[in-house]
Amino acid sequence: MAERLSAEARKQALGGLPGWNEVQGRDAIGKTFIFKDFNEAFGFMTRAALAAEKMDHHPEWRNVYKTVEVVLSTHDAGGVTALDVALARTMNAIAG
Ligand SMILES: C[C@H](O)[C@H](O)[C@H]1CNC2=NC(N)=NC(=O)C2=N1
Repeated sequence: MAERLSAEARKQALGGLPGWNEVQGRDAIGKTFIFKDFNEAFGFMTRAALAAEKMDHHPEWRNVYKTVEVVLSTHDAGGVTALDVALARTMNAIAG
């Protein structure tokens, strides 16, 4: 199983992940993606969902119109692991 990252390692990983921040009050990282319209937002979610399923690592997320709020945490580990960092990087690549 993936291990929780130390606060130090988490900060370092966030340095290479534009737009991603620590979530206040829990061990998780988050990003708010804002697209041109709903079509772009849902297209992103569709591609990200397929990538997440392939990785067997799934996001917590909420969509309102063209905004997608994403929170990543490894539930099995109770915090942020390398799996969250990998999914965050994949989501950034998908969003372009
Ligand atoms: C059995 C299955 O591999 C696990 O439940 C996976 C599925 N997706 C997951 N996604 C996330 N974000 N955290 C997990 O701990 C997790 N566990």
